[in-house]
Amino acid sequence: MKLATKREMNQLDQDAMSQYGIPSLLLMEHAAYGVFCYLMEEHQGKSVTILCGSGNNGGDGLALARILYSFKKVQVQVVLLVEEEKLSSDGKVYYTICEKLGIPIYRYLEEMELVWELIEEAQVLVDAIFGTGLTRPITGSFYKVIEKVNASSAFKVSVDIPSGIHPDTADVLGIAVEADCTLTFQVPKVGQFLYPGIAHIGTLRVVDIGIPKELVSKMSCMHYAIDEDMAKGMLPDRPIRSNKGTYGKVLMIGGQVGMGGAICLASKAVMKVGAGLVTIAVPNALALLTQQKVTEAITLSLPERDGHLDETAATILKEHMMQYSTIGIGPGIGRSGMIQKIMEVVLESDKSIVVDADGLYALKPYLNQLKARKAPIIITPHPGEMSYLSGESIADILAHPVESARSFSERYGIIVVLKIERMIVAVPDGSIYINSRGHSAIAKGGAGDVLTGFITGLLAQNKQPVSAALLGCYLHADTACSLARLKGSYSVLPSDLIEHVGESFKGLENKH
Ligand SMILES: NC(=O)C1=CN([C@@H]2O[C@H](COP(=O)(O)OP(=O)(O)OC[C@H]3O[C@@H](n4cnc5c(N)ncnc54)[C@H](O)[C@@H]3O)[C@@H](O)[C@H]2O)[C@@H](O)CC1
Ligand SMILES: [K+]
Repeated sequence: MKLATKREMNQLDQDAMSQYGIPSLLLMEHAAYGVFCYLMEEHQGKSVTILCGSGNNGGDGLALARILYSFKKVQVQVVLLVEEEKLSSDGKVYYTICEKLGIPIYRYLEEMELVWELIEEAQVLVDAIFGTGLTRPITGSFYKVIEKVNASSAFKVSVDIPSGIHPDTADVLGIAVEADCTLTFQVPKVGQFLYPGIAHIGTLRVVDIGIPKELVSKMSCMHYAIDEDMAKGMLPDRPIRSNKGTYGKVLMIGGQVGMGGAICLASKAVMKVGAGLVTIAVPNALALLTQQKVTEAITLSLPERDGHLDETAATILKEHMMQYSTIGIGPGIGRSGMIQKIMEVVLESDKSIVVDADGLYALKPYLNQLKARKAPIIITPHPGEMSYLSGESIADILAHPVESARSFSERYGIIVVLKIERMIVAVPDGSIYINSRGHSAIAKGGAGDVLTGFITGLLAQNKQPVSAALLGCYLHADTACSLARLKGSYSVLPSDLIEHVGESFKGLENKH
């Protein structure tokens, strides 16, 4: 699903007006009608208090007041937070109509005490204070109003975006409405899919305001939500006339003594998403464990020193490498200096590669060579690993995860899967994909290894590495959400994701 920035959304509105002659007033009317339909569906019989700011978001609120009053005789009142002269030109049109209809309009600047009471006692509060036009931190009277709104027990509906949330970055500018439901217009905004914005949105609904479909599909954008529709389109083919060789030969390299679980989890996950053949390359001491834990895989037992893969393992791997289509490297591999030699051999190959965990530490010295490599590389760092790779602080990465992943991906020409609450996939052409789901149930050691396995297994079957990364993220989060619904938020294990990913796959197959 496409996600719009403020600039892209403004352009879309402009194109609808200039290319199709659709007046802005008509778009506003449709926007208000969409909110009206929602209120009739979910909150019929309740009185509605609409808080209006000066821009077109406030105009939407005034248009809504007219519809509620004229069509359903709903008890509706408007709270105007600015002087009427400051309203946008479309807002003024609806203001005049509301006034002539006799809809109660309270002016915050003149009747502050009364407005506090209205907010406190409201059944449904509609937040039409600021939309995508918010340009600076909220202060003064607007701040006080939003504080009161958040303290009210009313059901809160935000028009387009909760007032105070930046539509592009999801930052809270000073303060933001904590909505129970947000009705966004035509295309969801990037800031509705990132933290801290997400925490203010409540349920998100998209309202069609009549911008022609052709314009929406032509709209150029750089941000997308990873959702069910997208995942459906990325399922690898599984023709009847096929064999295990059809679905890729994967080499998984990892493990050190005391950390054998990670590579087993990752390798099992590779098979569970449909890869044809898996070989697990581990230090000798782990060979028996991997054979017992991942029955379907082949084990390649390699020389070790002090519990880690020895650098002589690199020569053996080099001899074996030709047989495989895809390599996953990193889970549990450790940070011994010897791993760098193995990484060098892996990078010299012409295979598609997924690098995770400690593998990322071994990758760092080779970053500048990655752009020259023909076969794709996907890395799956968490913020700590990203910080080691990029030199940015973890706090900066968490504050600007999209920019952090995007700049790293562009700089080194690799696909970055940044593991935060809602995973972000950055592609070297600058595109950003944000997972539309995520669950704290799998905030546990091992969940990252499973993701690496999912992505590597899909990469072995998919021609498109971006699709493998996106589908891997979707399956991981979708399975986690389904399991959390069944088992609650505490007891889901990363290995449960492997066990149950088939259900998520099946859900996609059925709708294919
Ligand atoms: N044709 C269009 O462009 C459409 C726009 N629509 C609505 O219009 C909204 C965007 O409208 P606008 O661009 O007018 O922007 P807003 O309605 O979000 O508000 C902008 C106004 O708020 C002021 N402002 C910004 N930050 C402030 C702050 N921190 N403190 C005090 N004042 C501040 C600005 O100076 C400006 O007057 C959308 O979110 C949507 O709700 C819809 O009606 C659909 C059609
Ligand atoms: K709003």
